Amino acid sequence: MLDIRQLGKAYGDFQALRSVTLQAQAGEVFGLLGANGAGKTTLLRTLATLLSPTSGSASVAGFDIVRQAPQVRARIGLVSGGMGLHDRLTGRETLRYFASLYGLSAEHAEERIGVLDEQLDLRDLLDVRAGGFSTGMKQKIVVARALIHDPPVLLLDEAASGLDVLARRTLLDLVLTLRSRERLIVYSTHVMSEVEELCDRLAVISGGEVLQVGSAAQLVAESGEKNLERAFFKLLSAQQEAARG
Ligand SMILES: Nc1ncnc2c1ncn2[C@@H]1O[C@H](COP(=O)(O)OP(=O)(O)OP(=O)(O)O)[C@@H](O)[C@H]1O
Repeated sequence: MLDIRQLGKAYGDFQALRSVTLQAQAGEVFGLLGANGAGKTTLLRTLATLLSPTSGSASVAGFDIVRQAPQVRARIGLVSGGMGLHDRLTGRETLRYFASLYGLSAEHAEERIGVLDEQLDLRDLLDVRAGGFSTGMKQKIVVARALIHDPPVLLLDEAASGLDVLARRTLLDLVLTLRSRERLIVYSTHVMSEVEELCDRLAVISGGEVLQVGSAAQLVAESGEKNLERAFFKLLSAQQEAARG
């Protein structure tokens, strides 16, 4: 479902991703765990075909991110960074608009809005203009928008940040529901508890490099530390020491 081979991305002289190789399957929540500036957003936006890789290759849902970008875009939902909601559109209008961009019939769009309303509890948002939404309400519509075409792959970039405890719970439960329906969810975060609860496997990323891949339990066991946070710091410290030579 996701096959990344020696993927690199440079911004000018700055190498933001260095030879990233990862594979993930349908029915899996795959975590990208990294501190600020690790390269998580760059990786997700490259997979989403918004950025061009400068080396290596990747395929998403069986399609190459460079040569088959339209096919990739049709099969992913992305939540990353700025929300880009039109203040004057209601939640329902936003969802209908994106459904039409994805080529859904009006009938199919209404059916999907109904499903997403159940999964994300959109009741209070569907008929209200986005200009009046709180951050959490906006994020719910942004997540619903990413799922309107029922994509097999969902790319979530720090999607729970800024959400209150209820909205966060709804989002995490939705991720688990999507996993049970054989979707692949790539979940980037720096929050250890989210990784521990959600992710079947994760990649620890730092300085654009994958330092380790495995389940949270494997990473903790291999590090000899008592929890994921300590295991994470140990990996980062080892990388920094190696860089110092
Ligand atoms: N357009 C750009 N031009 C130059 N450098 C960039 C650009 N975008 C990101 N970078 C740099 O690339 C590195 C990786 O950034 P990226 O946003 O992918 O990291 P991240 O892990 O998502 O971090 P955060 O959690 O802060 O979003 C950082 O050092 C960042 O400053």
